[in-house]
Amino acid sequence: MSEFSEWFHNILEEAEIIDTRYPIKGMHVWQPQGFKIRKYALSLLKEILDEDHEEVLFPMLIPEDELAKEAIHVKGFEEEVYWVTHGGLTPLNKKLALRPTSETAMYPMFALWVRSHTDLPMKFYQVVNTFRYETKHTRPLIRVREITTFKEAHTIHADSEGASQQVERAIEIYSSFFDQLGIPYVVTKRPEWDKFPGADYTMAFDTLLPDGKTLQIGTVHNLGQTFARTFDITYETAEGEHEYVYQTCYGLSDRVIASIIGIHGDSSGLNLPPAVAPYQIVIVPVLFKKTAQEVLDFCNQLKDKIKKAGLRVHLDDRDIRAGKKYYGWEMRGVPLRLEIGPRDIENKKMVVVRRDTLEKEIIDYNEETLINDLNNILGNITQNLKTKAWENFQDNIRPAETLEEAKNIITDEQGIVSFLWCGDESCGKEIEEYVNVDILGVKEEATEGKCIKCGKDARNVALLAKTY
Ligand SMILES: Nc1ncnc2c1ncn2[C@@H]1O[C@H](COS(=O)(=O)NC(=O)[C@@H](N)CS)[C@@H](O)[C@H]1O
Ligand SMILES: [Mg+2]
Ligand SMILES: [Zn+2]
Repeated sequence: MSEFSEWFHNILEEAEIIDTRYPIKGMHVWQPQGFKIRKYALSLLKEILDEDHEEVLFPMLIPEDELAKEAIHVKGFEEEVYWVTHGGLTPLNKKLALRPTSETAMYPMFALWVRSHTDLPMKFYQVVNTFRYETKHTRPLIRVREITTFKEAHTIHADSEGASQQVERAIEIYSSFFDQLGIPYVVTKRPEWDKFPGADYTMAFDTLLPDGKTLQIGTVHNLGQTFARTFDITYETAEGEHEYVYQTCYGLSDRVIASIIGIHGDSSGLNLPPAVAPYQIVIVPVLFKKTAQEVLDFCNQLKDKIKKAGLRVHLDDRDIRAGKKYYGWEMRGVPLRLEIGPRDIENKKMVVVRRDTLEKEIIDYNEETLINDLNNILGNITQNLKTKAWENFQDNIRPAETLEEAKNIITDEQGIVSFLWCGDESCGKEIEEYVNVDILGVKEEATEGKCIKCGKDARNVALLAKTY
């Protein structure tokens, strides 16, 4: 959809997800519908993290000298940091940064918290707003200046194996989270020149939006001992020695909500996985003069029964045309609509309309199996949304044997191109130059074949794409 950007902005407004009229560029207001989707998505994520992470909350402001301690890190962020310079009318003697991410807020405290090897590993996360003065084109939920839903995890380990195992664990956590949302992704190791400032290496999750551009929806960084040395985070070993710790951090943001909306959405509007839908079921009674009260009574009982079963259900008994109701709930992406008229009650039938396929189906209304039947359909919708998204994603990963081919794929189809690469930075830069898009990173080792650019033995299978 070349007009994806217009579709995206329209649906954010029409479905009342966020209000972009707030008078600061790149900072927006979560409206009730959007806030609920965000809340349900976060509860899925927290359920996974709370297995073996502790949730914490650090101050938003970071003293200038702490931020500056890690030279590479601060270099990477110096153009993006917002500063607080005054307390009221009084100039502060020390500028305070609004956290762009929280390494330099947390790690001075980690130096105080970590004492012995028995304290390790430590795994923390927080869900906070962070601030980045993005100079590239800002876009709601995709590239914002206040990242309102920044989940950042920070872990501390006694040795490098611990850290590298945690990187793998974080990749599992993100995969499971995105799988529950039906968001497809590819994981690559970012090139040296595009890793997180201060990290040894960065693993990134990229998905694909309908306009053929990839979106980085999560990153996992192995920080090695770099920050430990800078912030003097050491622990006493069993032998009484002092060792620097090894660390990882991994983050995701509002981009997850952008992906749910952009990937599952269609020309009728939002198309929400039941797990994050503010309403999972909407009941629309078919009202005629004579039988209206009987139908309403039946629908109210039905709503109570569904609600008691823990599903988020709404009875739309407004006195407006049914068609207007259907349009509105489809636009808001409600996964399942039940249409109940006097004859359905008589025949013990129920009309169900799935949002994912927009198909109408008449099913038996069976008191005993009703909740089970509804949950089965909702489960089916979840699975169908995920399958369709993955099929479309995989259809848009194309191999290129030559640079020319790579360039043509990007020009004609966009999407993701896979190619053989020697892994040399200079060669990689020339490839980006020629195809005029970014190398996402390395997907896997290559066992044979020649580099697409220089003809040397290929070391890995790499991906490139036009990115947000
Ligand atoms: N301006 C932005 N708007 C929305 N999301 C963003 C923005 N900048 C980064 N993100 C998201 O935030 C994730 C984590 O950001 S990051 O810089 O890669 N990594 C960190 O900040 C590390 N401290 C891990 S928590 C990115 O993968 C990306 O999905
Ligand atoms: Mg950035
Ligand atoms: Zn090469």
